[in-house]
Amino acid sequence: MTGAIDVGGVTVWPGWLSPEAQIAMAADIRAVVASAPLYAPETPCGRKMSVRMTAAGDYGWISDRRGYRYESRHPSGVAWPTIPASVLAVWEGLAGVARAPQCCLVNWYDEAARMGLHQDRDEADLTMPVVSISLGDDALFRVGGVVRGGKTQSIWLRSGDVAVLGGPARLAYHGIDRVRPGSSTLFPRGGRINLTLRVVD
Ligand SMILES: O=C(O)CCC(=O)C(=O)O
Ligand SMILES: [Fe+2]
Repeated sequence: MTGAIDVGGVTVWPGWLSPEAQIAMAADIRAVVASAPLYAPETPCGRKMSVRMTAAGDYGWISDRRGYRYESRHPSGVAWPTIPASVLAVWEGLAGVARAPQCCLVNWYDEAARMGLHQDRDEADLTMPVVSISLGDDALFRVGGVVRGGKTQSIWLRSGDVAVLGGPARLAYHGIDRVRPGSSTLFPRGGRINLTLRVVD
């Protein structure tokens, strides 16, 4: 692991997870996905999101025609699986707050997936950080300010990197412009997983 990098107030920890830790976490996430399958969410205006999603923890973040919100069940009706200990350990190492995360949102990116600039603002206590873990293919992460339309900075997030959105950057606009197919061998068929840990209520 090298030192932290500041990207528009977001702290990025390159290589926070060793290759062995990434393999163990990928297996833990495979188990999460086996009990709470990935699905393609719709935006409130009816477009399919390009990422596929699921979650672990007390809450999962949901987007559908009714809007954005946290729900205590997967769209199929099953309870979300618990957050794996390997993932909780990252929060404990970097979040710097006493509370535990209540949601681990799982985003799956294939080579065509992206995520538009947005703020994470559906959580009740915005003094709690969001901790974001990258696994698999590299992703071009863009960070702006707390108002839409300002200047942005970009960084390639690699497998094992962790980003913390906290303090003044908790409401920074951010998104994924694209992934670099074939840049990691963590997942046999390629792709990227991002995990975001959040305190919800
Ligand atoms: O995939 C990423 O690195 C970011 C994901 C994200 O911003 C989110 O799930 O809110
Ligand atoms: Fe986000």
